[in-house]
Amino acid sequence: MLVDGKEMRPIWLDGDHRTVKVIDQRLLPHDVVIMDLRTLDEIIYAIQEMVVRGAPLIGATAAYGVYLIVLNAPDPSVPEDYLTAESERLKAARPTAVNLAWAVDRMVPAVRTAKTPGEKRSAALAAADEIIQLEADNCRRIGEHGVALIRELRDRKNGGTVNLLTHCNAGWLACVEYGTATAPMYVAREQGIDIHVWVDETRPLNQGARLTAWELGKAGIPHTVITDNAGGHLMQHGLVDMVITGTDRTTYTGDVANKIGTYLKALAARDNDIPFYVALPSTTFDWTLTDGIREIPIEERDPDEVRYIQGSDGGELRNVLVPPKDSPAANYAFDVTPARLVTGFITERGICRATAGDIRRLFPER
Ligand SMILES: CSC[C@H]1O[C@H](OP(=O)(O)O)[C@H](O)[C@@H]1O
Repeated sequence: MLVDGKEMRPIWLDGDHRTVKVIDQRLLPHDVVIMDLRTLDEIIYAIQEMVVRGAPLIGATAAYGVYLIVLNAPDPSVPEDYLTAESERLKAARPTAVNLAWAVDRMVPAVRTAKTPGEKRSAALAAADEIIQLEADNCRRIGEHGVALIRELRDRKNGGTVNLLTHCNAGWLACVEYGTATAPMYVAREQGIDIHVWVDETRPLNQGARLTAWELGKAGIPHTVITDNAGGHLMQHGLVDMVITGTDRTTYTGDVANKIGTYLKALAARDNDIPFYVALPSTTFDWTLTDGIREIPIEERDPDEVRYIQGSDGGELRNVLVPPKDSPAANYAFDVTPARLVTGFITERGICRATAGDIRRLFPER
């Protein structure tokens, strides 16, 4: 995506074909720092510490992780037990985003079937590049399909500005290009449709205030950062026309795991008859689960992410303690919105209702 006139992606492979370069998203929006990843351990670190985050980007990073497993294998023939052990270690980096396992499970067979060490390296690199391009293409298509919803709202408002609300960051920083929830916003901007975006700050790590606000600002899209608890009030006062979020894992029955707080937004949207859409590539559907609330693993992260907050005083990035130093904290990173609260899904193949039947209409091969 264009940032200050420069094409940027959150991840790319250096020309040396040995170094994976990523934007360290922990430091945005105040610093743009690129981190070099050359080993599987560094890839796992980047995923666990949220240097990179967002389901499609986690998948893309994991794809390059398998490539580095092959590149750095002590035995260039990449023995099966080594490949299995290392790829399982990678899959365990974070539990909720299904793209992680999807990407690893797509990469490993490509390595297995290649014969010589050179062929294994080439097959892994080709498969990783394919995954990255697939995610970029999927997100563009999500935008092209989703913009119709925004255009419809614009027409209903006789050309007035469409007010959207989003939670967390499901932007290009969470993917490769365009993002998922933001893809229809970027395409609307390209098509000259006036939008404004309410951006939930998204505690505790403020992906909205830090990342979505940075993305939209760089794209020249009007937006307002709000507290996580302001959305219901805005909806009650007719200031939200549609909610669009991303997801980390969605069951084929339509239950949506997404950043903590999404469920509460969906409840408020339903109570105010406001459309609540979830944008996702098919790589984020979990085709094996039917009951999201009971079956989707919810990551619990370090309570210090709740107790401390990071910001800039115009100079250095600092972490400051908020509650009393001896107050315990709980840090559930995701929640699950049941399908009954989801108006529909925006996918790379089009828009569908949040039912198994309508999802399968778009993905009959599943
Ligand atoms: C397009 S996936 C974005 C998704 O990922 C975020 O979680 P995290 O920042 O912890 O990786 C959040 O749930 C976003 O909606």
